[in-house]
Amino acid sequence: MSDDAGVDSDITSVPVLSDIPTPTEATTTDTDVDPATAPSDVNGCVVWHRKHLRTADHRALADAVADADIICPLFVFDPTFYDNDGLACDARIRFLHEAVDSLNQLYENSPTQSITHQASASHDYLAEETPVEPQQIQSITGEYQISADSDSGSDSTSNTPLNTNNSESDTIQSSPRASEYSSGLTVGYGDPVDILSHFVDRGWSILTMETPTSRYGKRRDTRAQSVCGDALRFISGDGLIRDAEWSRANWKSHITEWLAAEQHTPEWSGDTTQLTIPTGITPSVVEKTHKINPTKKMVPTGTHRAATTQLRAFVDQIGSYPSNISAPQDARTGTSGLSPYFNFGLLSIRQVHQYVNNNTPECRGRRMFTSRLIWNCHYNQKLADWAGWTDRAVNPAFEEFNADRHNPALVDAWKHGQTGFPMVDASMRCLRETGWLNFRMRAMCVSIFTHILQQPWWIGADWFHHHLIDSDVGINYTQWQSQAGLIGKPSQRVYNPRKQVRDHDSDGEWITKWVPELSDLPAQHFPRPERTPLAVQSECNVIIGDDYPRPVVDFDARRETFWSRYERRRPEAARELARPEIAKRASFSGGYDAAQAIAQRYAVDESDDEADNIQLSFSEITTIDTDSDSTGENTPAINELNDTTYTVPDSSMTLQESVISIPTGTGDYAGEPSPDDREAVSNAVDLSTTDKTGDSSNDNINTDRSTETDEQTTIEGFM
Ligand SMILES: Cc1cc2nc3c(=O)[nH]c(=O)nc-3n(C[C@H](O)[C@H](O)[C@H](O)COP(=O)(O)OP(=O)(O)OC[C@H]3O[C@@H](n4cnc5c(N)ncnc54)[C@H](O)[C@@H]3O)c2cc1C
Repeated sequence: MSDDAGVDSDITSVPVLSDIPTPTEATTTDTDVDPATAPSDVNGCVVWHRKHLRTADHRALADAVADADIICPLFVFDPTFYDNDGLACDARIRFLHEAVDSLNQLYENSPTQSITHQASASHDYLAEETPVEPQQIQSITGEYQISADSDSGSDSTSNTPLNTNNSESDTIQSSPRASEYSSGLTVGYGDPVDILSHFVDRGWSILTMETPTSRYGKRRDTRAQSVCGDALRFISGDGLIRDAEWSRANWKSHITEWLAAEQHTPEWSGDTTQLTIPTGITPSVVEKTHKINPTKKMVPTGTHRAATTQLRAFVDQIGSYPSNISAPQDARTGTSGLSPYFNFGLLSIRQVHQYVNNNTPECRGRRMFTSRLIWNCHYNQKLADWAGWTDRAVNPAFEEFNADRHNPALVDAWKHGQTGFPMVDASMRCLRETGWLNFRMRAMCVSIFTHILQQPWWIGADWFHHHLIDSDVGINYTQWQSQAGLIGKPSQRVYNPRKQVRDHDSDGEWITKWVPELSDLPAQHFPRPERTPLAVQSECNVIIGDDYPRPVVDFDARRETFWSRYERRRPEAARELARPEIAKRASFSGGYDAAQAIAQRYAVDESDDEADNIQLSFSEITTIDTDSDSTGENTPAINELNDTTYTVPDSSMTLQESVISIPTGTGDYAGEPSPDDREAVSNAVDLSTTDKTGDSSNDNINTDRSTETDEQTTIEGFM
């Protein structure tokens, strides 16, 4: 690891958080006072940071500062998120670690009285010869120090919200990574529930921001609540509706008001006291222990300074945002690039919403951008409404869709950018190498995976989740299900990667950046390299089938198969949406009414023998395409000739075997055994051993539903 020079210890040789002082002990500075007889009504509050790694617009922190006598900001490194148990690539872990370092600096600079509880026994611990398991808790004796002058003159504005008048007020200086946190964050390592319960046992209460979560995170939060009881409070401070029978009643006006409302700003005063318990655990130590070694390139830096710099640079070019959104090479610098900062909460959606509204002229770019900030909330609301998005199809009619078609070779071709569709391959390689793609390319890759390769959606969603630096469970999985068509909306689109080349990379700049083996092929052949005349292939020395794969499936035939299979399930899907339980899960912005409208229109009576044969016309499908782009771009793809040659990878597995081996999407089998960047980047699959038997799953239904639209644009369009 390049940036941990000088850090000799790892987690097997430093103390973990233990021997926590009671709030009274922590505030008893007079050495003559016996802590045992000191007043016991000191109100101490731990602010447990998980994802909201900031100090501005942070409701839990603001409440703690307002109500407690002493606060203890805490972050816990949970080993579950590392090694083979974890689902994040090393680059995302590094981003998180940078953010924790940066948060520590914010707290070091907060205008508070700072108390340090010294872990004085750490050196004994270091002297131990036997390696100690990370979970082992060491008992240490503490001594307390108060630095009277620590009301932080150095950067007293560092905890203010983003200044909406565009002055330099909120950034912190980045500095070398700390070897120990001594006056900022308290950092633990281990099961967060254990550590929280130690604090509770010592008389602390705990506040944390509620975060939509699923799988392990959901179980952890439930466990923490049951172990800590009333001492732990999850606070909703992100604008999402919780604990309501129908979260979507008046959701739009609620979220609009919330975004405009005053931020949750901690009202620091000279009286605020902040406790830090140095534990020797820092991101550098964790990285060393878990051998974190990111290989991705072009990854943003996870600091608050970088976040605000990025925001300000984007605001200067917001006018050109609409024209930069679709083409992947333009989007790389033309969209905000803020998604990882939102995901880990270095900036809140509301901070950015207000900053942009206050610092840019009213224009289309501003409207489009701020509506996307609402999409962030919209998709996260879906996960808050139903935690099952990561594991099950939201509409039961599509449960296990494509499971019987699982073909590991096709999955590998997609993951490693070897499908023979240049736009898809460039995107998948870019994802693996940089951890980012623009919306359109993400959606296209989902469509190819689920509609054309016809593979189980959760494998692809987990792959995205692993590689995306910005992977937000609340958006990634809900978007996957939405793009795959598992909600049962009448609007469904299948992206045509050839059209994407013509529309967004006609000169091949993007494709050749990520698929360099096509560099010498004339650009007019990029939509369909396999159709390049043999003479041209020889002349430019790019032989399709040798240097670059032929399409692994027949796109047009697969598209027809998809529509046919999909429409057979649609009436049932519509009927499911009539059930309140399913409508709640789907969490349409229009609430139950929207779900019922679909049900009434598309749920054909089950007793109708013809029901399964009904196919809607193209115009019917697009009539209530609530996700369509404001440009009205709902254009059928250009009518293209059928493929004459195509290949299907040879899977030596029988169907039965491959179904049994489908990764479950959770736990150890989550999509992939949590591949590390190092393997992922170097591990391009070899598809040279393909057979040429054709696609046996072609049902030959003759329909034309090759819709090509952009994403939804207005909040009214949410579904
Ligand atoms: C299959 C799929 C998976 C996705 N997974 C994620 C994810 O894990 N995390 C994530 O932040 N975005 C995700 N998106 C949405 C979108 O692609 C990214 O938000 C965007 O590309 C991030 O770049 P940006 O910050 O420059 O976006 P900008 O265009 O600058 O948008 C600003 C912000 O608005 C929000 N936003 C933009 N588009 C969307 C959208 N379609 N849905 C919800 N919020 C949106 C994001 O918070 C984004 O940072 C996904 C989209 C698809 C199709």
